[in-house]
Amino acid sequence: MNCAKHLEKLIFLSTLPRESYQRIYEASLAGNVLCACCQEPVKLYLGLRTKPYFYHSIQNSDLECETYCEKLIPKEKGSEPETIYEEKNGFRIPKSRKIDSDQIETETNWRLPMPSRILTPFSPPHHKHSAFVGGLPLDAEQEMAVKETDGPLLVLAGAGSGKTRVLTTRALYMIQEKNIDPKSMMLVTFTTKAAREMQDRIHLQAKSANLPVSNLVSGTFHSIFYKILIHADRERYSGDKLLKWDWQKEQYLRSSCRELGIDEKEFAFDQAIQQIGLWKNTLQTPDSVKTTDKWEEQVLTLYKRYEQQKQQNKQFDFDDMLVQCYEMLKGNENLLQQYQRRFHYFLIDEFQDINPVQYELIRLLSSHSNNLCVVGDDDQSIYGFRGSEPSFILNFKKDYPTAKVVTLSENYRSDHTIVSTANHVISKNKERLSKKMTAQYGSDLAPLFFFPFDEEEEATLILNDIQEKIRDGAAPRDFTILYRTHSAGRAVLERFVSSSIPFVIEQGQVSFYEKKMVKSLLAYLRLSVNPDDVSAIGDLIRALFLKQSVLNDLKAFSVLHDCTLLEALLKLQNLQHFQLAKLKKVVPRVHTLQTLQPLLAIATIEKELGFSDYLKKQGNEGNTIEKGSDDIKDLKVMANKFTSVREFLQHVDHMIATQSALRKSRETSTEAVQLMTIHRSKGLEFTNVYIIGAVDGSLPHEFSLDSLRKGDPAFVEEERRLLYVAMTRARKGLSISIPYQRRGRKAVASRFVKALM
Ligand SMILES: Nc1ncnc2c1ncn2[C@@H]1O[C@H](COP(=O)(O)OP(=O)(O)OP(=O)(O)O)[C@@H](O)[C@H]1O
Repeated sequence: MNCAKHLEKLIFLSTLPRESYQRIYEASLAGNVLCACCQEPVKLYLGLRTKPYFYHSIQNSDLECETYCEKLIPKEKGSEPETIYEEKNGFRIPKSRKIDSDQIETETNWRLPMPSRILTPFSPPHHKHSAFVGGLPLDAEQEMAVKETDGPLLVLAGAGSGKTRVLTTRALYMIQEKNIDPKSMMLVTFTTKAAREMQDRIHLQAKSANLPVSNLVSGTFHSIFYKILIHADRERYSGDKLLKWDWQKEQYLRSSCRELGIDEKEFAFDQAIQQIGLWKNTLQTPDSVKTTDKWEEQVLTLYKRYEQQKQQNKQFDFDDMLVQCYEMLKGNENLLQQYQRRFHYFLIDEFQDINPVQYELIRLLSSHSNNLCVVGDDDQSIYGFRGSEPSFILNFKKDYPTAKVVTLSENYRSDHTIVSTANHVISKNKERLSKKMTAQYGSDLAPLFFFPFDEEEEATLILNDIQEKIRDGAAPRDFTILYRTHSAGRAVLERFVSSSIPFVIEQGQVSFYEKKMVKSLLAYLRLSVNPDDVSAIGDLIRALFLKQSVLNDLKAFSVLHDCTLLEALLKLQNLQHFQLAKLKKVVPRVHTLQTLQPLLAIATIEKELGFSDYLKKQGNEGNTIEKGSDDIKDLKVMANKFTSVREFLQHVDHMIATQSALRKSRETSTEAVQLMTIHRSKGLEFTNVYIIGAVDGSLPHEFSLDSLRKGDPAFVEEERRLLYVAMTRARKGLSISIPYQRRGRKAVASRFVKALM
């Protein structure tokens, strides 16, 4: 049915503004949308299979009601609008068109999903596979990569080409066929997860071949090189001296800021920590860094002080595990030789993501034996922002002229339609080693583009699509949703929290509502509802540029003057003139916020109460992937769904509680839908993948477009690789979402996929 009743009014899908679909959908879930004919509750179908329509959720009287609705519909879209004629010189000519909002074709009209356009025909491959050590079959190229054990070797492994299988089989082959002592082999991976997976697979394969592998050294760069440091100086590198958390680093930087007269309140510490890490991983000492702007100059001063403080307190951080190990080996010939005698064979996974300190460490250790096998895919290099350099893989042949190169181009993971679409996307990158993946099987199921109105509707469409597929027999574990940044996954997460579908989300990140800027803004709203909210007043103090120490004064004044914590702000003494003036403006206004619609209340906080200024003063926002100002835009998208501040805050609190419970539960169910960032999905594979937010500004991320405008295409190329990584995670189903709006503004389809539609 195309019409229904909501709040006593008839609504027609042909005239319903596109932005209202989500609202009507939610109202229909709550039972507040009725059939125009029988007055029973109806629901709005919002999914990917067909156009939206109303349907009866209980009884099955759709046909009769549908006929009734048909008669009510004023005019369907697509039919000719009414034309008004006038007489001129004896002729009857059209005068004007009657402008009915339902007859204006806007881009916001419902658009059915469409399959990817560029597809090459599929021709089934004819490979001979031979079973190898550990029993897993290998194709000819994989076999070559396994058997080339001596000398430098670059294995260029396209996505899904069996890189892990090659690495594990190669290790076992070396032990069994070449009698190489497992103790002399070092197998390095990038993440703990990959290390664990590698170890599990090796043990599994080794078990069936009855091979001893317990002495094989395998792990992440950090775990392996930290062990070397501990071995050299157990006391100096004991665990209690490790600066584990960013807040510990921030404390050091803050104290230096105070000493150096840098305004703490306006300094972006998280970015400074990231910048220092980047310098360290690219082996730039405080004396060798060349700064490019004032902000970097400040960070460099802090970097110097940070290193001094750490040294004075005999501490070290994660980056030191590699930097100091490198310095130690480089400065101690005996020790270096000792390790060179121990390790003869090096296998490095994900070589495209190696950074300078890691590269130099491996180069140093392997220079003696020259048996360095690196495996990677330049098209999957996605950690440039953390200092990794795809140039190491691109230039491997230059650094190791005798190196052999084996290219694994058979993709065993994905359907042909996914492979050919991904090939097309990545082929537009300029900085890459030319290669093309070939799929092993084909189907008619092309990758799908779909067009939600905004982030909220995007989440609804995905959830409903998954629900339908589960009803058709799929399991929750068959689905994964990938997003560019954590905040881009907010709406999807919220939709899953309110659904009964089991899901897991990568652990460890700060919840959206606990992000600094979001928390500060919410503090205004919280205080408008409860002017004695202690935690909110703490957050507000920061946003008003007052010292945290005034919190105690406020508590005392509120008792003394028998007033709320919020009102106590007006009793503060020894304030500057401008501070007092500001408080006089802010305090009474905060009281009134709860009477406004949440979206309007947020706009008032931003503009009238000076929050936008506070945001701007938070330092150099330009470097960040997740900016505070973007978080506020996301908050507004969500706030738009609510009509009262109280209701909005209740939702926020519910989300905070659920997400904190999720984090604590640490459950990693294998029977659940997975939600994760694209970065986190690297190396994994899933049956069906949804990629959300494929619009310019999100994927490619805005910061990369900024760099492009300044003439540097490198980051946009990295963003394209990110999309490529995301696409190639899918085995069978790939759905890419192109919302019409993002963060409340019109968006355009990602430049990476435009040609495919
Ligand atoms: N020769 C082969 N025959 C059949 N299946 C294979 C073969 N080699 C690999 N596979 C399968 O292909 C899939 C992809 O393999 P794997 O995960 O090792 O790829 P990868 O190269 O590490 O991928 P990516 O780099 O995209 O993460 C796995 O399911 C694996 O079991």
